[in-house]
Amino acid sequence: MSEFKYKSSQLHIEGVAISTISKSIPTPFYVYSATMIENNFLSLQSRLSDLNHLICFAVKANSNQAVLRTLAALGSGADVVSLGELKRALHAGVPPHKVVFSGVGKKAHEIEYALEQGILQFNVESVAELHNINKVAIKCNKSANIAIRINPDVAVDTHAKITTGTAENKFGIGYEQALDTFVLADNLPAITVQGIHVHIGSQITDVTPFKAAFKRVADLYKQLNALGIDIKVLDLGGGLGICYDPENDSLPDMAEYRQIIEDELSEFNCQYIVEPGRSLTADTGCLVSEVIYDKLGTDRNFLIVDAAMNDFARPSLYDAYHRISPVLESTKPNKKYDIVGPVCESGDTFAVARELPELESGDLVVIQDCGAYGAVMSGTYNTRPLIAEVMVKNDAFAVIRKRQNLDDLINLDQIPNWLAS
Ligand SMILES: Cc1ncc(COP(=O)(O)O)c(C=O)c1O
Ligand SMILES: N[C@@H](CCCC[NH3+])C(=O)O
Repeated sequence: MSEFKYKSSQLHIEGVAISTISKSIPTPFYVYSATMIENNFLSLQSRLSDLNHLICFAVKANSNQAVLRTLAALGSGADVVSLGELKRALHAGVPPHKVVFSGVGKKAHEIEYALEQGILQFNVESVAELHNINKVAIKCNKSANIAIRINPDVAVDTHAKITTGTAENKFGIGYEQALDTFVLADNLPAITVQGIHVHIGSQITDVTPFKAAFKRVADLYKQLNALGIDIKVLDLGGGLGICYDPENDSLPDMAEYRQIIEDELSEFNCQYIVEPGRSLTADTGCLVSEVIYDKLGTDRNFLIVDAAMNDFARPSLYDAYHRISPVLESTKPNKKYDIVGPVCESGDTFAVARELPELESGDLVVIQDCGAYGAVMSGTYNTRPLIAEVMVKNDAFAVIRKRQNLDDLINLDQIPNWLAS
């Protein structure tokens, strides 16, 4: 968190005061620290340094071109789940041979485009998808490199909506069916089997479930090896969490994570892929918002801010905790506030009964740790345009996505000429 600090009573990101940015960019907006993104990447890279590894950033966490370019420049690959994400990654400079394509519903045109670009591998999630990739590859006169994503049926201690590795989740192929699926894949004419993929969930802070999952990968590797199916790549997914709430959360033990990989998988001479999203960008960004009104009641005090659930969905979707801080350091007495947005839903709430120094109309606050699953999950509910994104590096800042023009948003609709005039 070292890049977010109060200096002269003003909250800074790197060398730039947030209030300086807000003078030229209307709130709400996201702001990211390029240096923190770089540091997060380099720290993971050094943790894995003596393993033959490739970090494929999970583009779903933050797909801004400037963020992707920052990571690509350090050598990052990309884990994508749609044609759009694939195009974004390539456009930002990620080479195709560092791209893995995950996701349960890849369509033929997406597969075709990825094949033509020459991506590193498709992470296959079902038998039906396997046949479809084979069909498209035959049509394109190519061979598709694939890994099969297994569902190891391992539970993790995270929000139910972001656990992915248990039998009830839609992801991957059940462990019991995995061997047969690999054999099937190996016999398809336009498929080259190269890897095993596993991803058990997101915001994982206790790394022990990785051990059970990787054990299953190791067992499968051995069975495949005995059948002469050559596995060169072990894609271990993402999922490492961050500390959103210093009073209640801990950071994952990265030494232990690394040791689990070593203990369970190092006997195989494979390339390891990891697909971190949140752990590379979440703590590098915040959402800056202005207090529109305070509304002091007998039961509750509300702070109505100009960001809302359409801009940042995590609190309303997952009841996620995010720290909220005033931009101007304050010595005023604390008050308990419900911090809410202007959208017409009671779920449009960023925090309940949060203690903050007294704030009033015009004051700025930041919602912290919004650099992953923030802007990417925003929408235009209540006809609110998508907000700007800003990047800071040292003493410089730049808009890296312009706020959506409200008129453009309205003009997307068309009124058919057969409607009553
Ligand atoms: C296949 C896959 N890889 C990587 C990720 C990134 O996860 P995280 O942001 O938790 O690192 C996800 C999201 O859960 C995923 O589904
Ligand atoms: N959107 C989720 C993470 C999803 C991970 C992708 N499988 C979050 O904000 O926590």
